[in-house]
Amino acid sequence: MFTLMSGAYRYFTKQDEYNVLVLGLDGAGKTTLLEKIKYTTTGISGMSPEKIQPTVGVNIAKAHIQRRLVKFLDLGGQEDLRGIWNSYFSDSHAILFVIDSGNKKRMDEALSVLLTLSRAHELEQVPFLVLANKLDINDITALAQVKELVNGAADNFDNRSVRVLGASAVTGEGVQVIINWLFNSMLENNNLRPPLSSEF
Ligand SMILES: Nc1nc2c(ncn2[C@@H]2O[C@H](COP(=O)(O)OP(=O)(O)OP(=O)(O)O)[C@@H](O)[C@H]2O)c(=O)[nH]1
Ligand SMILES: [Mg+2]
Repeated sequence: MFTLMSGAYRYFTKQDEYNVLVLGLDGAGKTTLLEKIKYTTTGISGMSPEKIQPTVGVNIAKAHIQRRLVKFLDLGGQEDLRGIWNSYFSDSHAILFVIDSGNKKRMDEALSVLLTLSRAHELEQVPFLVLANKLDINDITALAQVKELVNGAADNFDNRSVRVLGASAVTGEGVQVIINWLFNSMLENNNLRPPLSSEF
């Protein structure tokens, strides 16, 4: 009886919580994307892209999806800020790695940072979504190039779920698909990386 009551209490007062870390080089479009994720999940317009400044701390967007709380944590991508990323690894359930798909000069740097993440012990078995961003100003071959880059490094990702998708954080094209993929991947990964629990 007590178990039944505490189960019911938990059902009404607690919810599963998942954390998505939004990472990538500076200027990739992480914060612009976060604002679009906020808009897509709540309908409330976020900050307009021209008002967004380079991130120094952390920006958070909270989405309620099917009785779960999904938190998106957007961290600054400048080189000297990347050292703090790992303090968020142990509580994360997915990585959303954003790439400026039109910036060929920084593609190798982006891949190198992505591969460093894939080797982090605390991120083992955490799903990775690699996002070819800024497709509104780049042609579709930019997405194919990011896919080729990630596929070429497939051995580094072991058994974890990895997907490359394209989007525009400015127009919002592709953003719902990103949210769906992340949400489903985190649920499928429940055994390996269980959700946290938070009060309603
Ligand atoms: N055309 C276009 N521009 C974008 C897109 N996403 C971001 N931008 C622009 O790219 C620049 C950098 O965007 P931010 O969102 O600040 O990049 P960030 O990854 O958060 O950068 P840091 O906070 O320094 O790590 C801004 O001028 C944005 O307007 C996109 O999808 N399309
Ligand atoms: Mg930012």
